Amino acid sequence: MRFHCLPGLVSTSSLRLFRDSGVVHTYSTPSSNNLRFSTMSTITTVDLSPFTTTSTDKDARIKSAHALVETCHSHGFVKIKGHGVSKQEIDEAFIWTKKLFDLPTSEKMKAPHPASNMPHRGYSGLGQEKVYSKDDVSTQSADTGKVGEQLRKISDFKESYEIGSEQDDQQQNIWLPDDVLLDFRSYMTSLYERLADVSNVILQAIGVGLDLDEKAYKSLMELQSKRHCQLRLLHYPPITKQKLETESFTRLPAHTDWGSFTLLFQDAHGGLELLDPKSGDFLQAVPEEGALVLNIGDMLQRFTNDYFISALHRVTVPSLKDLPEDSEIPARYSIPFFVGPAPSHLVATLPQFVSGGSPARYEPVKFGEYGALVSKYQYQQSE
Ligand SMILES: O=C(O)CCC(=O)C(=O)O
Ligand SMILES: [Fe+2]
Repeated sequence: MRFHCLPGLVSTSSLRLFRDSGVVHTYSTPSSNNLRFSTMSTITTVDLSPFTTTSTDKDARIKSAHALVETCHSHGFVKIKGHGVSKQEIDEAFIWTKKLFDLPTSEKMKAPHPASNMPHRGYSGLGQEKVYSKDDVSTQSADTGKVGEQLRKISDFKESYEIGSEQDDQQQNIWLPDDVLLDFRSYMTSLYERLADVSNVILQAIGVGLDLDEKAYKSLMELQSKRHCQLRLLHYPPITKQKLETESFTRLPAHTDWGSFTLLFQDAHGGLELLDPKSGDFLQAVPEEGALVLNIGDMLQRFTNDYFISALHRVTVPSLKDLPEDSEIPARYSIPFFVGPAPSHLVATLPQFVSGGSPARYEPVKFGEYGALVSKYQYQQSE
């Protein structure tokens, strides 16, 4: 079991997990598989088309929902096809993402993410945001007390742009002026709405798969507030072998997401790996055309009293020995969509997941307070 507690109260087994994954640019990934498009997959794929087409086949829906829940229970993550987002829509989202990151930095900085972690909106340049695991904070603070500084000794080699709902009452979007990238705002607003709808259907499927009664189903559905999700555009620039040899950085260190669950679209270059709690190995999320990766977040873990485990995941680069001299790791783009409840929502474990053999492990927690605590050091000036 991992992460039963907020930062600062960490179990020994979870510390071990982070230390195992903490060697940053020497993560070993088998051969150069993760640089090529491949249909090979080590992660179970579930087809949700019975939920996203006009099919009225009840048995097919139940089968698909059970497969979804069973896979999330066993691994904490799953690949999904038949989710309803077409290849054309996915391609378009990546075209916009690339258009954004292709802009000169001075233009992107016209929508700057603030120096602190709230609002978590707008553009963050290379190394500005630092992702970390809860265990890392605990280890660092025990060492020095200078958490933010320590975390930044190895920076994340990525740039990102965060977008929320236009109806979010807590955090306002930070948009580029229209003359910098015409129609970016309207396109991203519609993509946000589209992914909020898709994730709502996925949550419904989870409810069906868990065989919840009406009251429990209602509580589950509250783990998504359509006004409080987050769309994130990510660009990991190319890295030369020489740079890898001489500098310390990572693409994205191992961490869990603190919402209910995350949907992730990635390009063909790979690098995303998720920890399989059964084997203790990181599995590569080999890119598969049209498929998305769902990973469980901390809120669903707490809601289900560990029936679903929040997946530890990271984005790696190939190990140096696999790279020819003078080579370059190509750029990577990804688009996560984080699903979560309203910040004021109190997330409590569903009674049906608590029994004599499985006692309650979590205190109820307000989502907004939890998020503020675990994201405290993401931006340098938060300390
Ligand atoms: O880029 C990826 O594949 C993963 C992104 C991610 O895990 C995150 O932004 O939390
Ligand atoms: Fe993540």
